[in-house]
Order: sequence, then C-alpha cells, then structure tokens
Amino acid sequence: MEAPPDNDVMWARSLHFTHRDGSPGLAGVSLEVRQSEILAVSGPRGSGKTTLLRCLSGLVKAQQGEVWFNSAPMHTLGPMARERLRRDRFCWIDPAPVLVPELNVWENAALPLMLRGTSRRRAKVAALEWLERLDVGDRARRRPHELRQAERQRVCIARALAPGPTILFADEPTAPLHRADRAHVLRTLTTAARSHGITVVLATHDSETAALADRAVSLLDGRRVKTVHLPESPETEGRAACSLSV
Ligand SMILES: Nc1ncnc2c1ncn2[C@@H]1O[C@H](COP(=O)(O)OP(=O)(O)OP(=O)(O)O)[C@@H](O)[C@H]1O
Repeated sequence: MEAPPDNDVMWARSLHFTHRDGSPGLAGVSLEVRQSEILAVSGPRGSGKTTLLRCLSGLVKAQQGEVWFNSAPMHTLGPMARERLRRDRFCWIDPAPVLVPELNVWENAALPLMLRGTSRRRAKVAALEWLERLDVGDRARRRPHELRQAERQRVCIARALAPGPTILFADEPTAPLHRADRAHVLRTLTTAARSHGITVVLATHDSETAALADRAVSLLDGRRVKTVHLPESPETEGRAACSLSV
C-alpha cells in the first residue's frame, strides 16, 4: 500500500462502486483534495458526483480502491471508526434540507457540536453566530416546519460550518434556493470556508457554482473526464467542447 503525498488532505485512488441493485456508480475514479481548497466535482445528473462524495466521506465504502485522509488509510477502517471520523472531522450538506423536526433551529444547528462533546452553552453561541451569518438568526427559536425551504437550507449550511470541520462535503448545497439567494449563500459558504481553512468538496452540475471553486474535476458515467475546448469551425459549431477520459 503506497502512502499518498503529504500535502493532500484527502487522496483517493481507483475507486470502483456498484450500487446494491447492480447499477454502476464509479468506474475507477482517482483524485486528490488539497488542504483548505474548494474543489468542485462537476458533471451532469447521474454522472456519479453524489456517489463519489459518499465514498470520500466514508458514508459508504467503495468495493475497490483506496481513500486516505490526513495520510492515514480510511478504506481499511471498520464502520464504527469511519462513523467517528465523520462525526469529528467531516460535515455534509444535502441538496434538500434535512432537520430534526422536534428541535428548534438553533438546537438543530448546534447538534453536530454537541455530538462532538461541546457544552450546550458553547454550542448555542456558535450556532447562533452562524445562523446570523446565514441571515436566519431571527428564526433561531422557530421549529423547522415554520421556515421556508430556502431558510431551512441556510440552517443546514450553518449547522455544517459551525463545528469547523476539516472537510465539508456539499452535495448541490444551493439546489433548493432561488437564483438571487444562491449567489449570496454560496459566497457566504466559500468565504467562511476560506477564512476558517475548511476544505470543501462541492458537487454541482452548475457551471456558475463550479466557477467559485479553486479547482474543478469533472465526472461522466462514473469516470473522471477532462473537458477539451475545441476551436470554432464549421464542423465543430454547436459542439464547442468534448470530454476525454483521464
Ligand atoms: N441508491 C442507488 N441505487 C441504484 N443506483 C443508484 C443509486 N444512487 C445512484 N444510483 C445511480 O448511480 C449513478 C450515479 O448517481 P449519482 O447520484 O452518484 O450521480 P450524480 O452525478 O450525483 O447525479 P445527481 O446530480 O442527479 O444527484 C446513476 O446512474 C444513478 O442512477
């Protein structure tokens, strides 16, 4: 087993994943994630972005391949150790907001901190700070069902940033937001990540969102591809780019 380069916070080699029903998910994806970068994983719907983020974050285990975090192998860890790592070092944002309906907004946002052992009082202070930054501070004592969908998603983003994770996995995090909201929330997310040194792996099929990242990798049919821009010519008109497997 060859150890990955030291300057990569995460490193994956030749990941293969097949879903339980036999559907292909990933067909040999390798990539590196550098410390404190915002990495976009782009590609059309069904290209394997979510599956890749789930494998990298340890939510599922690839049937073949290696994932390393901070120069230590993750692919050899058992389910409990992977769960602890996810709880203590990673956070996740889903495309649709998932909150605990019985808890109010600040309690939801404080939950990952409390699960890591932070006192309720300190977790509340941190949660309220992030809710303010995401413009939902005035909803702190409401229950999730009293909020609009876009506000609930902002709460999920605050909840993911509050613990200061080493890596934040964001799967189409602005999908439920309106266009105007989207730009503001993305800017807050990327600015916060940069100022707190949080590495972000951001799945998106939207080129405007991918453009906010420091670097982008593209997927197609579960493989990494490189987009090649071809010069405009009569033969290539309307077909300005093609993808090559790398
Ligand atoms: N739970 C599942 N069971 C079976 N097949 C699945 C499952 N989840 C995803 N797939 C299939 O795996 C492939 C990759 O899906 P994935 O959700 O990772 O892609 P994606 O790029 O994130 O797409 P989207 O943008 O629509 O979320 C697709 O063919 C999809 O239909």
